Amino acid sequence: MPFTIQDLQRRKQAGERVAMVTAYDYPSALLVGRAGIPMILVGDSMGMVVHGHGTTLPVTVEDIVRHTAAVVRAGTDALIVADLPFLTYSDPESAVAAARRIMQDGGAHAVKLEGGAAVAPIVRHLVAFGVPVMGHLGFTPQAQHQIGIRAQGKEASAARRMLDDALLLQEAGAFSVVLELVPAPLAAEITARLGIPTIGIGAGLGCDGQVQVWHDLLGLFESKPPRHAKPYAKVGALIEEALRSYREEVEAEAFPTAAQSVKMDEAALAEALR
Ligand SMILES: Nc1nc(=O)c2c([nH]1)NC[C@@H]1CN(c3ccc(C(=O)N[C@@H](CCC(=O)O)C(=O)O)cc3)CN21
Ligand SMILES: CC(C)C(=O)C(=O)O
Ligand SMILES: [Mg+2]
Repeated sequence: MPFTIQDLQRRKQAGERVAMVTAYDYPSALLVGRAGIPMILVGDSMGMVVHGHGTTLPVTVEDIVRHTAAVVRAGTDALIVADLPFLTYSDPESAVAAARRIMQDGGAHAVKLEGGAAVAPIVRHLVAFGVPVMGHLGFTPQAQHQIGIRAQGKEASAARRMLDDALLLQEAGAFSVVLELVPAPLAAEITARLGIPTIGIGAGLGCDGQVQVWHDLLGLFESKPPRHAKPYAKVGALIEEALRSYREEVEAEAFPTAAQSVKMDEAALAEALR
């Protein structure tokens, strides 16, 4: 059964947590589905972890559409949310155009955008036309050159503003809000005051759900993951070891063996070479 926005809402009411993870392609989405994770984020983090950029800023609607379509083809029951890229939702018409491509061409079920009071009218506009919107407060990576890479809401005024922003997003019709790098007690308080579910990343146990980036969760990089991440496996090391074994077997003429080779009748070859 597909996991819906209504199911997410019911989870909050029941006090049941929700796990969300990013995925950017077909095979990873298949695995997410098999693991029973109910929500996938096709994040603009793809710019960093898939395309090798230093920030999320270069990611385009085209990028999100292509990766979302691959994720959708896995046919999971997950609710698929995709990020609206940097500067694609600065006015209502642009936001509609970007959401249209991501939902119609990509097949996403919902979009996510970063910001508070300034984007509330955009959220309201999208929601009015049937686009489910997830908000994103706290550390908003698209604004990293403005705010730095750091936790947000640590001072009283910033904490107050974040709570107000969360309420504004809810009032504008957002179905959920991501809280990134937010002090745990503040994230818990926002979660308690909102009717809609919060999804935390580096925001403590008090959120209604958690989201993690695929590569961080699986230990796909040898370099250390962000502080908010927990590697549940060392997949990067596993892949490196497999690649090393492959190279060594090729160099030692131990691969391929008969099992990976095509046989031919010796007489046929002899005749061909006569
Ligand atoms: N691999 C990866 N994981 C992510 O969670 C992630 C991305 N990439 N790219 C897009 C955004 C950017 N995010 C980031 C990027 C860096 C830090 C970081 O450097 N954090 C500091 C701690 C900052 C603090 O707590 O004040 C760290 O030391 O890890 C955090 C979130 C979250 N998203
Ligand atoms: C870190 C999550 C919330 C995100 O926005 C992304 O992966 O792009
Ligand atoms: Mg993002």
